[in-house]
Amino acid sequence: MADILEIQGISKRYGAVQALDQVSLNVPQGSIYGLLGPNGSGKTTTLGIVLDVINASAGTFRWFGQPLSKSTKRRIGALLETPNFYPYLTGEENLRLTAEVKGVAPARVGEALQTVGLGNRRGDKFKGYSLGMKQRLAIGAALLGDPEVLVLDEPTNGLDPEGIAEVRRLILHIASQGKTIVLASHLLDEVEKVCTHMAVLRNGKLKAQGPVSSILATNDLVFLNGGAPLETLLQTALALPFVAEARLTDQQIQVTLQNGVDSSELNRAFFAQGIALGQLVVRKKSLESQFLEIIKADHA
Ligand SMILES: Nc1ncnc2c1ncn2[C@@H]1O[C@H](COP(=O)(O)OP(=O)(O)OP(=O)(O)O)[C@@H](O)[C@H]1O
Repeated sequence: MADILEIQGISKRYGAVQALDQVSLNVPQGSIYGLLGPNGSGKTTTLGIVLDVINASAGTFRWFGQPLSKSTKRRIGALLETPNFYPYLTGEENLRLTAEVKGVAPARVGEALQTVGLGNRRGDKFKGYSLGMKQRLAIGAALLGDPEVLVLDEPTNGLDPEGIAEVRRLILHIASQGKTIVLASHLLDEVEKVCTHMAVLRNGKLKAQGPVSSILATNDLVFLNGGAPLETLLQTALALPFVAEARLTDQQIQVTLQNGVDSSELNRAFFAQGIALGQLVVRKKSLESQFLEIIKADHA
């Protein structure tokens, strides 16, 4: 997969605040790329810089392998702030006005409304829309120019659970049409559910980036004892090919399995070597604990 956006060493300082500190990341074409971080970590600043509404203090970025220009801008649709729609106009009338301002052919309005699932509500006044529908219309406005990339800042912020579900479904739908999506979110759960790739920002520093499946590993922790002396259990575990890590902790052996390996395999492997384990307890690593580990790390 080619990279649709490459960011190299971007920094941004606001007076005494270092909002971004040498952030480098690559967004693969066709990905749903989540910029994850707590409030104030630099997500909006990153999006603002690559959309040319904020000037970086240092660093460079390239869209589609080129510097940002009028023609590359046309290939990008963005929703950084909620647009001001007219409450007494219909969804369609609002998008027609937006299309006029953007210089987009009015024919695109119908297509955008269909994509965001508002085709059959196009004639209803904006003020009667649910929160999710309002946000979908805003995404429709960003799609008017039929961009290859859609950039969204906290797309589910302030929505009710139904609206959140609608917008997440829409993001997946848009991505399934071949568009790349870059979104900022402070919700780990959202990034895990929606994104294929992610970057973790904290205090303006990049803590991790890559495919979601490699960053939020699903490997479990397993605690063993009984059946043989602890040292024998430890050596047996360390010799198994699917064990990522094993160590002695608190009168038991703590084992980390490689991704996708089930703890029953561990039991079977010990049994095959004549050890009937006295106890095998599996503890799932929560997403939150993994996230805390990532943001506590000193380097990416
Ligand atoms: N115009 C500005 N002037 C001064 N400081 C700013 C400005 N914009 C952002 N900052 C500071 O830069 C840091 C990063 O802010 P940014 O908005 O990029 O973070 P964020 O991760 O998007 O958070 P949020 O979700 O709260 O917007 C914060 O400490 C913020 O207070």
